[in-house]
This record gives sequence, C-alpha cells and structure tokens, in this order.
Amino acid sequence: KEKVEITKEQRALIKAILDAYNRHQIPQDVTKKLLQEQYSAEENFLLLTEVATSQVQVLVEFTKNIPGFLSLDREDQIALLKGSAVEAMFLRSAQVLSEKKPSGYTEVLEERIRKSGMSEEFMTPMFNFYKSIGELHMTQEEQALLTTITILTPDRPYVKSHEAVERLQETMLDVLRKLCVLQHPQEPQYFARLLGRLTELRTLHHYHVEMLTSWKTNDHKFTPLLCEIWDVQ
Ligand SMILES: Cc1cccc(C)c1Nc1c(-c2c(F)cccc2F)nc2cccc(C)n12
Repeated sequence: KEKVEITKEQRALIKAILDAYNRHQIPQDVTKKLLQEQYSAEENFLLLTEVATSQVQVLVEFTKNIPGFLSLDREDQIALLKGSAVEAMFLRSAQVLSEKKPSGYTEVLEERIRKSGMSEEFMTPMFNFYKSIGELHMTQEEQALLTTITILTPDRPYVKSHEAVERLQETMLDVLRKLCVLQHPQEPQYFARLLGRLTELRTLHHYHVEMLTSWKTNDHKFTPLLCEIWDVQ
C-alpha cells in the first residue's frame, strides 16, 4: 500500500487556497437583506440577483489568489472565469445551503430560491445537486480545492494555452487526491465521488443557460456584472 505524503509545497498551496476561499465571503449587508426583506417572487428574484452578483465578485477575488492563476495568459484568465463562474457558484451555494448555520440564513435562502419564479424542471436538479454535495460532508480544504479545480478546467471556450491550464489543474488534482486519501481513509472512492460532482456541474451549467434565457424572456433585470460574465444582452 503506497504511503501518501503531502509535501511542504503542497501544504503551502492548500493553506493559500483555503485562506483565499475563507477570506472571500458574501458581504453581511447582502445576507442581512435575505433575512429582512418581505417574500414575493419579484423581491426574491431581486435578492437572488444581488446574491449572484456578490458571488461573482467573491469568485473573481478568490480566483486571483489561486497560486499560478495570474501567471496565465490574461485572455485565458477571463475565459476561465466566464466559463467556470456558474459552476463555481453552484458549488459555493451548495456548500452554503448544506451548512446548517444557526443564522437561519440557509433556510431563508432555500425558501427564496423555491419562491423566485424559477421553473420546476431547473429547481429539481439544482436541489438534488445541493443534497448530493451536502451528503459528501466535504472539509473546507476539499471545498476550496474542488472549486479551484472547476475554475482551472482547460476545455472552456476560447482558452488558448490549454496545456498551461491543464498543468495547473493537475497540480491541484494531485493535492486533492492525497487529501481525500488522508482525510477519508475509510472511503477509498471518495476522490472519485468528488470528481463525479464536477460532471453533474456541467449539466447544471446547461440548465443555467436556459434559465437565463427564460428569465430574460420574462423581462427579469440582471446587473451589469451578471450580463458581462454570462454574455447576456
Ligand atoms: C444566488 C442564487 C442562488 C441559488 C439559486 C439561484 C437561481 C441564484 N440566483 C442566480 C443564479 C445562480 C447562482 F447565483 C448560484 C447558483 C445557481 C444559480 F442559478 N444565477 C443567476 C443569474 C441571474 C439572476 C439570478 C438571480 N441568478
């Protein structure tokens, strides 16, 4: 049985990514609003738009702190962010919703999502995903690394230096694989299960594109940042 060892460099990498992941949280004023504003489909959608916009800002700040990301070609950095944003946001909201925080924030967020006028065909797979993430009981390091691996997916549209991104992603995959072996010794398939969630994220990505279109058709307003990251007119 091979002895799994995390090197000094890999430990530093985990610390850098975890610090960045924990440093960038959704601002208090946004989460406070979620608890205060009244419930109507319009108000819920408005609040979710604010949360989504804030999640994009948090994601951009987190991504800039991924070791090696800023050394990538600048246009590739933009292509990776645009291509991975919704998947990283699904992961982040799944992690928020599966933490039973005493703030009651999770229940309120779930309630507002359910009553935001979103179509059932999108709601069901989304909440199934949230449940499947919750069941994994990922540690903070695993959550931060899985989000990093999603962002560093080489085959996003318009990425030019495929190999440079692949090398960076492989570095993160190696660290996550070792962490899973060390932190879940009783579950040899745990790492494979985490990667399986990334496949599920791709399906949700497609649903999200359709959801954006249907919201636009129903004349829902987005913020400039959401329009820019998802090329919405
Ligand atoms: C903040 C939030 C949390 C859970 C579910 C939803 C629907 C949202 N809100 C949105 C999402 C979105 C996201 F932010 C994270 C995960 C999946 C997502 F669909 N995308 C968009 C795009 C335009 C407007 C909104 C309101 N919106």
